[in-house]
Amino acid sequence: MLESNTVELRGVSKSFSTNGKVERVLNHINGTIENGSIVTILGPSGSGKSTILSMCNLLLTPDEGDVFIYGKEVRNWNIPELRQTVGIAFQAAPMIPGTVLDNLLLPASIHQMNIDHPEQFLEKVSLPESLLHKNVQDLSGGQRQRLGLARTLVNRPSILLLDEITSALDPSSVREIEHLILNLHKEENTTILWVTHDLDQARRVGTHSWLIVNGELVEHSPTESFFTTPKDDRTKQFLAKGMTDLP
Ligand SMILES: Nc1ncnc2c1ncn2[C@@H]1O[C@H](COP(=O)(O)OP(=O)(O)OP(=O)(O)O)[C@@H](O)[C@H]1O
Repeated sequence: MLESNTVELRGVSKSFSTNGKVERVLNHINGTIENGSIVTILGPSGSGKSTILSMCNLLLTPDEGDVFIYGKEVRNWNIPELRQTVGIAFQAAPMIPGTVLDNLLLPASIHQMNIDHPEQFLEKVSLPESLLHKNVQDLSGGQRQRLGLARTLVNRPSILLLDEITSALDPSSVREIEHLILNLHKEENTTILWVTHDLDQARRVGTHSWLIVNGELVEHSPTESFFTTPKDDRTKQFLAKGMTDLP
C-alpha cells in the first residue's frame, strides 16, 4: 500500500435486498484516492455514488472487497476515531432542535471533546458569530447548508465526503460553498470525495473525476482529461447527455 493513498477501494461490491429482490449496487470497484486530491464522483441517479461514500466511514460495509483509509481497513478502525478522521456532509444536513450553537456542539459532545471557540467554525463557513444563539429553524437554506458543513469541520477531518451538498442552493450560494471548500482544501490539504450532479461544478472543483455507471467505475482520470479526452464510450455519452440513464 502506497503511503500517498488516503482512500483505497479494492474489489468492493455491495448488494441490497428489498422485498426479497437482490439489487447489486456496486460491482467490484477498484480505485485509489491520493492524499490532498479532490475527486468528483459523477454518474446517473442510482448508480451507487452515495453508497461509495457510505463505505468510507462505515455507514455501510462491503459484501466483498475492502476499503482502506490511510492503509488500514475500515473495519479495523475504532469507529469514533474513523468518524473524526472522515467527515461527511449531506445535501439536507439533519439538525437537532435548538440553536446553531447546540448543533455545532453536537459532534464535540458525541466525541467527548471540548471546543473553546465554536464561533471559529462559523467563521470558516462565512457565517456571522451573531447567529450562534439563533434557532436553526430560522435559518435560510444556504445558512443551514453552511452550518451542516461547519458541524462536519468541528472534528477537523482530514478526509471530507460531500454528498450533493449544493444541489438545493441558488447559483451564488453554490459558488460561495465551492469557494469555502476550495479554501479549506488549500489551507489544510483536506482530501475530498465530492458526489455531484453538476458537471460544471465537477470540472471547476475536481483534481480527479470518477464516473460510476450501474455500480461500476467506468472511468477515473485527472479532471481535465476526464472532460476533454474521455476514454470510455459511456463517459463520452454521459458528458454529452448529462444525467440521463445510460444503457
Ligand atoms: N439502504 C438501502 N437499502 C436498499 N437499497 C438501497 C439502500 N441504499 C441505496 N439503495 C439503492 O442502491 C442504489 C444506489 O443508491 P445510491 O444512493 O448509492 O445511488 P446514487 O448514485 O448516489 O444516486 P443519486 O444520484 O440518485 O443520489 C439505488 O437503487 C438505491 O435505491
